[in-house]
Amino acid sequence: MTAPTESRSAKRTSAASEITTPPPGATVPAVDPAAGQEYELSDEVLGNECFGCGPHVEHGLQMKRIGRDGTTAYGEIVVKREHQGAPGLAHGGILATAMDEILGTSAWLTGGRYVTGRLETDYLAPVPVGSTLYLKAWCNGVEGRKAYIEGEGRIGGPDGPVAVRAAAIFVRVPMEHFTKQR
Ligand SMILES: CCCCCCCCCCCCCCCC(=O)SCCNC(=O)CCNC(=O)[C@H](O)C(C)(C)COP(=O)(O)OP(=O)(O)OC[C@H]1O[C@@H](n2cnc3c(N)ncnc32)[C@H](O)[C@@H]1OP(=O)(O)O
Repeated sequence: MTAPTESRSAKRTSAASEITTPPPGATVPAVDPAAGQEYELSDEVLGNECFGCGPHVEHGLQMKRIGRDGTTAYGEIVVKREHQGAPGLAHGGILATAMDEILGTSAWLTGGRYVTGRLETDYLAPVPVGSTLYLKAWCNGVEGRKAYIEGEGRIGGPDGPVAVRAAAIFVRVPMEHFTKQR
């Protein structure tokens, strides 16, 4: 019998695939000044019905945006019973949603309105119901309409073990994107 070896995904230090890694020409932007101001008013910018961050959406994630440093965004969610997959543990789709929300925040801080084009997620440790997931996302580059964003969620504290990692391409869209389907 061969000794168990560390899984390939556990050895990876980034969730980014070839697709979500920025091309060589991509530039890392400074925070857009208007977006920086809007960040403080995010409930008003977004309305408050978002499953990810609406503060009054009963079974939503109610992600709190707790700060930013340039286009790096920080947030937190508390995993509730309604977010379970296996008994007592967060559902993977819920964790992906939390990552989508914090990565999207970083994309928006670069300026403009963005939607998720592709989201890749690595799950490294189970996240118990009742725990706080400490979220962080940063921009690796923007090329044309595409923002390449990466992030992680930690448990036990902002410097605790990484439980989930994600990488994404967000695509910049005009305002009509959000109104034309209604
Ligand atoms: C202001 C500050 C306030 C701060 C405080 C508020 C914070 C606020 C935070 C909000 C946080 C929200 C976080 C949740 C965000 C959602 O959940 S958004 C909802 C889920 N996503 C969607 O519904 C998107 C649905 N898809 C679409 O609408 C369209 O496919 C898209 C993505 C707009 C692209 O269509 P399109 O406009 O026709 O553009 P297209 O030419 O196809 O693609 C443009 C480029 O993107 C690339 N691309 C498109 N899709 C993909 C893909 N899947 N994979 C790879 N590349 C792709 C294309 O290859 C193309 O690349 P280039 O040719 O330019 O090199």
